[in-house]
Amino acid sequence: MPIYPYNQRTALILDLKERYDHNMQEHFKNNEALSLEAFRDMDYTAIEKYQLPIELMMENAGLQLARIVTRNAREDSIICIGAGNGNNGGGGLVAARRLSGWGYQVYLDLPVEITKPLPKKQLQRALLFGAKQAVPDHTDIWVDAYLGFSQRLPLSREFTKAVQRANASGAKLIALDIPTGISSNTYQPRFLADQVLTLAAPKKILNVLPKSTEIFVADIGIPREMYEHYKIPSPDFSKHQIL
Ligand SMILES: NC(=O)C1=CN([C@@H]2O[C@H](COP(=O)(O)OP(=O)(O)OC[C@H]3O[C@@H](n4cnc5c(N)ncnc54)[C@H](OP(=O)(O)O)[C@@H]3O)[C@@H](O)[C@H]2O)[C@@H](O)CC1
Ligand SMILES: [K+]
Repeated sequence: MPIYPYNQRTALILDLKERYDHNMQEHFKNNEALSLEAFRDMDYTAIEKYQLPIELMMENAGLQLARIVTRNAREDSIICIGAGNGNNGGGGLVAARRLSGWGYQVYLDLPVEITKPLPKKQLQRALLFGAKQAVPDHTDIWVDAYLGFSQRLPLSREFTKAVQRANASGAKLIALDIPTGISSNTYQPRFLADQVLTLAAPKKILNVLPKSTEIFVADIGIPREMYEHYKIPSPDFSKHQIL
């Protein structure tokens, strides 16, 4: 599928991996990635100034996540989505619903009880769409929507076990926004993502990931004006929503 390169207007079709690696390195080098604080701030501004409720942005995030999963999936792939009790988990649960709705076999790994109202609502919807709450014996694609930008380290025992199980599964590993346990401390247990689908803009913290990790940026509906405010280039999401 032809995709326009991030931060270019012309329709060059390049090798995906080469293109993303190149672009991400450029963004980090040029200091064009966002700190987590700036991203949180962007998030709150989107809610307050533009009246974009979190549920709407979560729906966009979950749809983009489901789309990147399908790029890696066969019709009969077994997909496990790990979700925590925050908005990162909520996005994962939206993806679980969308993938179930498209006919994929979707399982949910929930290391902690989902009690917060929005993730809980997303869980109920995903279950209604046919996602199963269990970890299968074999998994082809494992999604990390355990924890996002509000994670504190070290991880609790439950999340440490979850990421270790995912890492040992042999599945393709895809993280939503930022991988669970991400740190420059290599002794810190963390989700060893093959791909990261980060939301809205590249994040500085992703710079600690190995070069082999593919990083994609997903459109969640944040307007160009906001990028100008944070002095980072606005990704051209007009034709492709995953760059
Ligand atoms: N516009 C946007 O930006 C949008 C952002 N979105 C998404 O929101 C994500 C941020 O969501 P978030 O703020 O709800 O927090 P998140 O990272 O899910 O974690 C919170 C949970 O983690 C827990 N917890 C923390 N540390 C822990 C530890 N060491 N060990 C164990 N538990 C730990 C913590 O527990 P608690 O402190 O409550 O006990 C709480 O339950 C962001 O990454 C993006 O994916 C989209 O959905 C929508 C649009
Ligand atoms: K994550």
